[in-house]
Amino acid sequence: MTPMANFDPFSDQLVVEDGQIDYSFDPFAATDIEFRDKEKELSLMKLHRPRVSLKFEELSVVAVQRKGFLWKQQKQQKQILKNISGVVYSGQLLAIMGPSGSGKTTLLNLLAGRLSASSNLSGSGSITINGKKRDPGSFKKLSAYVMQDDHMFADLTVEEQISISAHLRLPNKVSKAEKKRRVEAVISELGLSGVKKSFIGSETKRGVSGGERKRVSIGTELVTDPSLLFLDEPTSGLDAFNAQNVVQTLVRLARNGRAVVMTVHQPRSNIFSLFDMLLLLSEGQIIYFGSAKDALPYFSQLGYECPEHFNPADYFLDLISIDLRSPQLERNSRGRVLYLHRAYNETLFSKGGNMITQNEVSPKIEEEPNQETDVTDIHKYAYPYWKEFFLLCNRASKLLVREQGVSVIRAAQTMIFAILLGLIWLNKGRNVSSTNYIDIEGILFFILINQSFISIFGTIFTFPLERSIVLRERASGTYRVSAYYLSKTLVEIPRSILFSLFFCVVLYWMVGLRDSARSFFLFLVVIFLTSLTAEGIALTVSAGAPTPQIASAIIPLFLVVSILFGGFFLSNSQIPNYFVWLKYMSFVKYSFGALMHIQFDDFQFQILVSDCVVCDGNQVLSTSGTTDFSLGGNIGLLVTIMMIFRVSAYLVLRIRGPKYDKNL
Ligand SMILES: Nc1ncnc2c1ncn2[C@@H]1O[C@H](COP(=O)(O)OP(=O)(O)OP(=O)(O)O)[C@@H](O)[C@H]1O
Repeated sequence: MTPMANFDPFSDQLVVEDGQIDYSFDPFAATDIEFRDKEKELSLMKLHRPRVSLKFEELSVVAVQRKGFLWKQQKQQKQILKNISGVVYSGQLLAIMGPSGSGKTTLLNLLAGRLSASSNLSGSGSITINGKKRDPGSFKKLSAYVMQDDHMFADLTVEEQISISAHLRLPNKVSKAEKKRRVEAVISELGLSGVKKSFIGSETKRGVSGGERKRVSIGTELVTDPSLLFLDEPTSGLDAFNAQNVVQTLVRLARNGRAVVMTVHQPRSNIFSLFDMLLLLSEGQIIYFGSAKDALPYFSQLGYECPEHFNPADYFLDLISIDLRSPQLERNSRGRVLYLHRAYNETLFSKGGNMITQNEVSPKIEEEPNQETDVTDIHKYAYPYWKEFFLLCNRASKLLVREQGVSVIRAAQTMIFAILLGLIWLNKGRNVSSTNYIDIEGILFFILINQSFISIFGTIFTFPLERSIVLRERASGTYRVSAYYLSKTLVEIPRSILFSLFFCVVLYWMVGLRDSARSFFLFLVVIFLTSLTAEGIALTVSAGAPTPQIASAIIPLFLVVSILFGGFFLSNSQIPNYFVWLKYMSFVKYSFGALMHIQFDDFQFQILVSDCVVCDGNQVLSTSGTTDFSLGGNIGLLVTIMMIFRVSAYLVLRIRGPKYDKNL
């Protein structure tokens, strides 16, 4: 029988008849009860989720920093976290709070098994799940991490974003219908039903609101029905209404039998009141860990009484922040923090070192008591490669079709250049003579430079955002990088062919290059391969560079060297011996060589200066120094360089992927 329920306007909570507070009620979501009924009806979310206790003891993190220059370099250790202990159970929301730089994110990363293996940080201590040392593989499947930045594709709808995550991450044995039902349940559980068909959007494209966006981010992770949910500053950047809405959602997720751990900087009082457990950090040291509602009495016992009507979160932050405004204030605040830290340790000591038990702070949980499930035997999901590949192709093609802005701009840019260059060199190719054949060389070379620039800059400004989404998805084990990369490459090829076709059809015939179908199609192939190679260079550099700015500083190095040694500006005899190797690395050299062969191989034209001698295009080839390789040789080497860069981009993406310290 459903208990009678009344809404208490003062506490913003639903009080059920027996006097217990129903934490799962969300006063902001009018249809909350409807959602929960629907969830019950679907009975999806609680099917196989193990209940967990995440216990952490004596966690410390040290950063090794190098100071000084070269031989004067010294290693210094910086303690980022020191002896942090605590526990969180299914059903609870633990908030890690502290001033900026206190170590919240580092602690969250450590708990979530995401302390970067390649960083200068090293962690120690013990983390157990249901009393057992965690296994990195099963822990990854048991937990989910929602990063602070919501990097998602702006052109996907809310439903598509959550659905693709479900299809990629749920085991193959889960039926399509079941996955669909789970997506629906997640959308309902997060209160996103009203916006499920809306685009996610971005800073430049209007989409869902900030709070909804954050919930989509949570939903993307929630589809695997994790027992543990970690969130880094889920309320940052949100207005008060959306921030509260998100935290209420987290409380509801916890009440459905999950353990939720979040970092938060300075929550409003109504958000603070939603936390079950609180861990206060200052300068990497623990100041308080326990029930959030007991924090005020605890500090008042120590002589720090929070003034009436004052936000407890603000008060705690004031207490534990180091005030750097003057040496005196700094000394005072450091003294206070030290006192509070020691007082906490003594309290713990007086309790016999025992950490809070589940019963001391247990909120109402909607499931049976925690069964200490053995979670180390959860298997990794088996995703068939082809399935991942087709799902990613599907997403990539949807995005390609919807990214109309980028495609339209690139198409317009291609056409404008083709017409502009066509008008400048109108019919030049139709009157080749001994006095102007050199112009044709210049035209061919310029066409290659133009194509290379368009392709490189088209990639360098769009790929970094995509890369950050891919890194996030890979960190959650969503798919293999090879499946992603192959799908992206295959889906983008038709568009590249189309752009090359537009360009060549207009320019080739306006300029009047060699009048044969074979020459035209070979010309098209070379232009297309040049674009693919230039894109490959941009992808490799963007995949490896930490920022788009660094990528755009490195790219010209490749491009300028390739152009310089491309065979037009420097003849073979002008290249110093010690730089000869550079000409073989220049993709432009092979593209240019191929275009010259297409245009001049066995081509006959008149030499005007001598008396009507018929001249052979092969002579032009030998004087221009483009006879190092035949047409086939140039195309073959261009394909080889293109493949080298395309494969390098994949390898760099793979190597630069997230790797975490698996010791704890
Ligand atoms: N890899 C690192 N090397 C050196 N110092 C680091 C490293 N990572 C973090 N730190 C330092 O450790 C301290 C804690 O960082 P952390 O990001 O965990 O703090 P935070 O409480 O999350 O801060 P914020 O609220 O500003 O995000 C900071 O002083 C930071 O500069």
